[in-house]
Amino acid sequence: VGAKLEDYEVLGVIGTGTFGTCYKVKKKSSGHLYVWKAIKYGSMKEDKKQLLVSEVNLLSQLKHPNIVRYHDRIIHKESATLYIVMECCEGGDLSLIINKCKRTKCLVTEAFVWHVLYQTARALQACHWHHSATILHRDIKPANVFLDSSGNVKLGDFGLARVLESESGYAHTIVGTPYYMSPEVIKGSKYNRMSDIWSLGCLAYELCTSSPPFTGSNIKELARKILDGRYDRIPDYYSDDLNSFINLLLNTDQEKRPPVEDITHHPSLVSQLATNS
Ligand SMILES: CN(C)CCCNS(=O)(=O)c1cccc(Nc2nc(OCC3CCCCC3)c3[nH]cnc3n2)c1
Repeated sequence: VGAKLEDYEVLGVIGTGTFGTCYKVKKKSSGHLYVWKAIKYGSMKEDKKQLLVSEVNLLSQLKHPNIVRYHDRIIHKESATLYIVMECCEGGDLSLIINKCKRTKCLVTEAFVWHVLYQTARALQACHWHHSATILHRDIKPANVFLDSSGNVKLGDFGLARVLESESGYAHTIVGTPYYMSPEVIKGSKYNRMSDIWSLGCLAYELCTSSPPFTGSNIKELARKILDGRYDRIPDYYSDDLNSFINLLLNTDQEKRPPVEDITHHPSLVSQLATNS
């Protein structure tokens, strides 16, 4: 029997994204914490609704320790709202950590950067080699990478953003500044799995410096810097090992970037895991 809204107690609002509002909720029967994202589908055209259904189905198939787990969906016909219930990542998202470091001028530890690199790469590996379709994340950024209560990385918000972005009618005006846009996408190539690798490099760089590798006061300046591909070294506190690893991911030539399985087997990552465990 389908889940109902009254099966959950709403604890509060976490934030609002391109899709709508994200609430922290508690399942009354188990006391477990979840979040739900309320998506108004009333004004959606039929094709968009189909796309949303297929995205949610894809989401429900993604079961991996480093991917935010889909839990349930509730269709509330009266308000034409779809509630997607997912695991709540109580550690929040990486943008909270980056903003705190920016404010307090502190640096995250090198071990934490390797930890995020490894677990996010594992999540990407699961998507890139998903049995039914290659799922490209297309939106790896600090606000989409969460931590659970034990500090495990959880990659979130698959496809949804893409489906709903087009819905919000701003399909062409970019909602946020695309700091992580890859050179090949700027040059008009199709977004591909190596673009996810580029974004992973941007994420690691931003963790170390609290700023993306490429910034600009407008999209043209940002695009020029991304194509040029030059950026300052991460702070000296971080090893040459980590610095050269990030340089690998931020290679403007997508052929020269390591595929995701090379990342999870990269010697410096594996050795770091040994020291961290
Ligand atoms: C340790 N502290 C310093 C940090 C406490 C931090 N706790 S917190 O304040 O409730 C908190 C903060 C941010 C995230 C989460 N957990 C979370 N957020 C999601 O989406 C956030 C949403 C994404 C779109 C835009 C608006 C926000 C999820 N999606 C699936 N699972 C999710 N889990 C919890």
